[in-house]
Formats: sequence, structure tokens, C-alpha cells
Amino acid sequence: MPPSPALPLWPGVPPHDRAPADALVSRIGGAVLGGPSPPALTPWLLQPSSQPRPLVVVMPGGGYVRLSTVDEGETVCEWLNSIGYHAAVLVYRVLRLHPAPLLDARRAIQLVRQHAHEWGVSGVGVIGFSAGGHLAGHVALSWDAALARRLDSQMREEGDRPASKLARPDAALLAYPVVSAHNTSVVRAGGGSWRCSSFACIGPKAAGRRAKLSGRPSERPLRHHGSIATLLGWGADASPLGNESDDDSVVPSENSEVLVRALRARSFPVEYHLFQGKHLKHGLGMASNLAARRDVETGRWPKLAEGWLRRAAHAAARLAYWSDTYRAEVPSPTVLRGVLSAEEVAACCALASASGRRSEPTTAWRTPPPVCPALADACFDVVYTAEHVALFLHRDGLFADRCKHLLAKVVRVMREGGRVDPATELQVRCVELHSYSEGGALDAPLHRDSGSLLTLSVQLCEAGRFEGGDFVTFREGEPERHRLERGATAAAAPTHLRSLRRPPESPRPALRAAGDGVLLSSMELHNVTRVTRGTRVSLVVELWSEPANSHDRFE
Ligand SMILES: O=C(O)CCC(=O)C(=O)O
Ligand SMILES: [Fe+2]
Repeated sequence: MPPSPALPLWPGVPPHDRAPADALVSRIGGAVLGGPSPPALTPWLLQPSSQPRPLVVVMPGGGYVRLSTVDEGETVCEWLNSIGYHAAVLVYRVLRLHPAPLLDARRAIQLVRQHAHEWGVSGVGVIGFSAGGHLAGHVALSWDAALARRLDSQMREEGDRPASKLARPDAALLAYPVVSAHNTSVVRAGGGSWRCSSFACIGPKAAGRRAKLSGRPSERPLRHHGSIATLLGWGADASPLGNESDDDSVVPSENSEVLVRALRARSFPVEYHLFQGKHLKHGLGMASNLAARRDVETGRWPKLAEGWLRRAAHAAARLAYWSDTYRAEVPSPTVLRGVLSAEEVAACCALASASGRRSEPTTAWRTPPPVCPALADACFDVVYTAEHVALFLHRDGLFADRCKHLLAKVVRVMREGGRVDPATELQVRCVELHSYSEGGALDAPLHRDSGSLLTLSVQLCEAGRFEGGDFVTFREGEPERHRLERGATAAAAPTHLRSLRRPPESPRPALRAAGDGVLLSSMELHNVTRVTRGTRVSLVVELWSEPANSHDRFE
């Protein structure tokens, strides 16, 4: 689609619009390039379709003195449209001191999120080239920079709607990015015998992860906290870029390598490709010039990027609902062994029996359907189907009252497993006991625990009490069964995390009691497969950022 009219980013004068001193401008060559254009976003939207799609904000390069808006802007949008994504070119401020461009990038993402419904946008990615790669990395890794937050909150007070939107992208693709602002060669004019081009893709779980700034940014030189490398915790004097004085290179691929090493060291999901070929040069863009196209190796990058974007978009869709208040790494669904001891399992079951509840018409159904004879003895508040019922143990503070220590332990385990930032307040939304008799299942393709942040499902059944009834999550659309070993003994099962996705290290001994759990982001789609024999009982705990709940799950 041809582009829509450009949207100005700011209602009036942009914040932090300070230009560098003339001496610096002439040194970096800006004087001959004229003043910067006002910051704006030009959307390239696909025809509205029934399915919302991700939008990728394109950040052209140009050494922060100019913008390569055709080769690293419009052409990229055309390509993104051709592979099924909305796109938008960002004109960010150049010849302006940090953090002006960063604020522009944040604002662009907020504007996209503000128009998400109208434009049919499901998530926001960024792709940046060279200096634009620096900016894309910066906005992905420093989204909660104190300054930006302060500006957002000021603007929110003034009733500015975009400022209330999340400013971090869901994923970032950096093409031959500048990583260190220490590197003075980044502002030198290019040319020479450039032979490499590098690409780093930061996955949706990394984008937005809180970057660690060491020391107060205000006390540091501008170029220091303008470095992505610094955001990842390097000190000013320990710039990891080695050979920066190579006259032939504009942005050495070492920039990407350094970034990728740092991201990997911190377990960020990241993919990296380094291309080498005789037609490669800095500013490759879509590799659409003839010489580059003849270079088979180079021409592969858009295909690789397409595959990565598809994977990132899928993962981002699952995270799209995550609240800004949850500042933690979202865990993959993870099996926690022996969350509850045999005694604790028994305590939960005893509390459930003592509660003696039966479904009340105010819950899921006005008139609850009949319950199958196999569940005749079960206590419940909700009847989902004749073979699946649930009891609210959190109701009226029952569980918090009677099982105080147990609840505190479960919350601690969930926070640790979910790597929740200690400053983030989370409360218990529900503690539910679910019973599934033969034929019972949670079979709802779009089921997720909307509104909650972390969900834990602990198995309360002893070995051999049932078959089927696996807890299932989905990876790239494929169901993944979490085979909880039916009953780890309390003694044999250390409370350590073990991701299901790793192959089992060794066969486990025969186990007797119960208490293994699956911890997941509540926005992760999940189901329970049909129980084929016996009764499955689980304890489901959800944490959210609202006050602790002592009512129904459905109010
Ligand atoms: O029974 C379970 O393990 C899961 C139940 C569940 O996902 C829910 O009630 O939202
Ligand atoms: Fe659920």
C-alpha cells in the first residue's frame, strides 16, 4: 500500500530538542546537511483484514546526522508489506543530542499502539539500520529509562493519550547496528572496502527487559549512556569494542558481536547473522542494488529476517497483553518439581473437603448443569461441564487464613520461577481446586487467564489415580504436553526449576506422592487434555497486579 500521510510525533515542540554545539556539528559533517526534519511517523498499512497483524517501525540509518529514508526506509516498508506486515518509517531527530532520538522512537511505538485498533495492529516490532540499529536497540533495551518514564507521566497528566501506551517494542531487528557511542568512527563518512554486514535480532522476550544502568546516568557523559553496550552493564572505561580505529570500516561487525555476546550472557533470546561477500558494503539496506543481488549470500538476509519475524510475531502475540507493571522476564512454561510436599497436598485437599461448598447460581452459570456421579463427593463453586468442576479456595480469604504459610511459599516459588522484579507488587487473584472426572478436559482453543500475570497449576493426585489429563501449552501453534510425573515424594523432589524443553537428564525413580506444578505466563494459551481414566485434581493459583481477591473468579 502507498504510505498514509505522515503523523507528527509530538503535539508541539518535541521534548529535549537541544542541538549539539556548532563545533560538534561541523566536526560530524552535519552543517552541510541542513537542519533536521520534524520527527514524524509515516505508516505503510496493509488493507484492513480480519486478522490484526504486527507493524514494524523502520528506523533508517545516517549516523545521526541525516536519514537514509529511501534505501533504509521506504524500500524496507515495501518489503515488509510484501511479506504481510504493516510498516512505518520513523523520521527521528538527527543533529540533536541524546535522548532526543530515543524519545522519538518511544513516541513512535506509543503512537502505533494508540492506533492499534484502527490500523489492525497486533504487536509492534522495530528494525533499524546502522545508527537506526543503535536506536532500535536502544528503545528495545532501555524502555524504562527513568527520563522517558518521567516525560510520559508528565504528558499523561496533561491528558496526552499516546503517553499512556507501552513504549517498548515486542521485538527488534538491528542491521549493522552501532552499539557503542564511544566509537567515534560511527560518525565518519563511509566508503572503503567494507566486507561484512551483520544483523542481530532480539526476541520478544528480550525487548523490553530492564536494562541495567550502572551508576546515575546524569553523572555520566552523554555518549556513555547513549551506548547500548553500557545499557547492558559495561563500564565507560571498559568499552568492549576493540579495534575501532580501522579506517576502512564505518561500523565494524564487532559492534553486533559485542551486543550478541552481552545478550547471550544474560540469556536474552537472540539470533545473529554475519554475511561476508565482495559486494557487501555498509548501508546495504534491502540488498536491492544489482551488485548485492548477484551476491547470493547477501541476498539471503531478507529471507532469514522474514523467518525470524514470523517466529517473533508469534511469540509477541502471546505477550501482547502483558501489563507494563510486570517488569519481569516472562518464563516459558516451566515444570517445577515438588512445589508442594505430600503434607501440603493433603492440607489443600482437607481444606477443600471441609469447605463443603456446592455451586451457587452466581458463578459461571445461572443454573449449573448436573454433575456426573464420579464427582458426587467433590466440593465446588463452578461447574464447567458435568466432568469438570472447580472450588474457589481463595473465597472470603479462606486459603490465606487457613494455609497462610503454604500460600506464602507458593507465591514465593511463583515469583522466583517467573523471575519477577522484587519491586513489582503482585497479589493472589485466585486459588482454585479443579476436579476432572473421566471425559473431563479443558478444551478451549483460546483459553488463557486474561488479567492475571502468572499461573501455577499443581498436580494434587497420587500416581495411578488417573490417565490423560495432561496440562498443555502451545509452542508455535503446536501443543506441548507437560507430563508431570505423577507424584514426586517431598523428600525426593528438590524445589528447583527444570524446563520441560530440555531432555530429561536421567530416568527418575518411582515416585509416590504429588505436588509437581507448571508455571506459565497467564497469557500463554493452555488446556488440559481429556481424562481417560480416574479423576485428576489440580490446584490453580494466579497472581495479578490488582489487590488480592477474595471473591469469585468471574466477578
Ligand atoms: O486444571 C488446570 O490445571 C488448569 C485450569 C485452568 O487453566 C483454569 O481454570 O483457568
Ligand atoms: Fe487457565
